[in-house]
Amino acid sequence: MSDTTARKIIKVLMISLTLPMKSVYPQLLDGKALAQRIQDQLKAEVERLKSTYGRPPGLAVLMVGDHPASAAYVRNKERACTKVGIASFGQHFPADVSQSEIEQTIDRLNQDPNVDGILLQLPVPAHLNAVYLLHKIDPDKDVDGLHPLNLGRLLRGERGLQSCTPAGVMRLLREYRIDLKGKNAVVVGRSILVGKPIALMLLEADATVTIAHSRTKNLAELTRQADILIAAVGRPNLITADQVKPNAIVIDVGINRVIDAQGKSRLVGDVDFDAVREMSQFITPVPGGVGPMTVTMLLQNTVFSYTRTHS
Ligand SMILES: Nc1nc2c(c(=O)[nH]1)N[C@@H](CN(C=O)c1ccc(C(=O)N[C@@H](CCC(=O)O)C(=O)O)cc1)CN2
Ligand SMILES: [Mg+2]
Repeated sequence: MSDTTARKIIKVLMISLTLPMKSVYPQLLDGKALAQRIQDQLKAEVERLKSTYGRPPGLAVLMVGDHPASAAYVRNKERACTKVGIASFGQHFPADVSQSEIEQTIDRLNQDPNVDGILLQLPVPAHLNAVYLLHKIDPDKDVDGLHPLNLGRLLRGERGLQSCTPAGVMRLLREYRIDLKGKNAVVVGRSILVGKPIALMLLEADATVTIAHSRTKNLAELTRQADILIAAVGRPNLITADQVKPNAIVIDVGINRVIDAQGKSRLVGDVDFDAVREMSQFITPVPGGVGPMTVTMLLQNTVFSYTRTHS
């Protein structure tokens, strides 16, 4: 048998072995496992920084009111800080706190040399001007990447602090060596926290990007053309299997608490996971996909902000 014939036979065998595997068992983009690995690395880095410079990196999470989901996210963030050795300077305000009291706290934290990162947990009660509060945070301590200067840097493709959820998505795509060059990426959702920044990041990675939103006509027509589909709306089952291109890469940023058929509370994304996983190439689960990466990117941004002031 010639070399060429042998190579052809091997190729046919490989294709017949991998094709059914791919469609029945799409690969999960395991954010939980990757987040754990990055946190282990950050822990070692934080120890080194602490012994070199005499203090750990510090993060201040500001939370207003008692929204149960927000309280759980803040607890997650503080727990993750403790795990990697970052000091927490969080502050919890009552729901009726005044705008000026939070502004004064931000001013104080901006000046505090032990604090490298400041974030305002969103949403805040309606009587507060969240945009103005975000503007108040020192851009060098803006570990959520929501200050106009950091968003402007992102727009220009400059290095800077970047929003945690989109940065986490990009890190996941990189980890699984997903090539974005020239690929059609469709982002469903246009929030400042996820939709807009992720679109800019994908563009920077040479993808061809479309942003869809609640007013988009013929959404399914667009999503069916997506090699990379990002769902970031916050609506359970928004993306169904008939809206997804076979072998697409599906990133589910949604976090929705629903009551299942057994009457149990359950966390789901924006994607009909069971149906879509059958025909996608890669998909993120909820929970265990993008969520854990969000918290990990926050820790990474805090360490980045610390190292910038010590270099
Ligand atoms: N200032 C900010 N506010 C909000 C952000 C943000 O990035 N900055 N994002 C969301 C909430 N969020 C972080 O704040 C967040 C949500 C979910 C997770 C997460 O780890 N989810 C887990 C499941 C957790 C569970 O069981 O409830 C997962 O998906 O596996 C982390 C962070 C809105 N506000
Ligand atoms: Mg998740």
